[in-house]
Amino acid sequence: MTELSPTIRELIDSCQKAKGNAYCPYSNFRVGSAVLTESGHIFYGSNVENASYGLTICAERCALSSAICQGHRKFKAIAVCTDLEEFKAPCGACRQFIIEFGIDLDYYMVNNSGEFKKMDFAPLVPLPFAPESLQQSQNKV
Ligand SMILES: O=c1ccn([C@H]2C[C@H](O)[C@@H](CO)O2)c(=O)[nH]1
Ligand SMILES: [Zn+2]
Repeated sequence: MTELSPTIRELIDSCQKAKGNAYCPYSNFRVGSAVLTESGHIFYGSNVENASYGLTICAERCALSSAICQGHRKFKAIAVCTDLEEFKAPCGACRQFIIEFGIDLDYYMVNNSGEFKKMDFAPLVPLPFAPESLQQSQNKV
């Protein structure tokens, strides 16, 4: 466990609240996420499943998309919670989606009891393919 600032407390509360709105009738795996922007705003999201299973949106991508479409592109932290007591790392699709907007984030994994584990996001994506990755290939064309 790490020290808790009021902002991070709010971030964690937000992801837990968002988990309450998870739409997950197929997996029954509830996930909530919240992102903290550099300007101090918090946006949240939950997983949204679909009868066509592959269309499912994870909570992290939902939260991040909410922030992006409201004009925020710089992020300090992201929190994710599930109904489990174990701390869960994000899926590969979300890792990729998140690094589009920067890899230097604090990542908070939150369990069902509201306990959290903080880590740097970067180690979760050891060989990133990010916007910069397109640079050299563009020059070669
Ligand atoms: O990082 C993850 C991994 C999974 N899920 C959701 C997708 C699906 O609705 C359910 C089970 O995979 O959990 C997330 O929201 N975030
Ligand atoms: Zn995901």
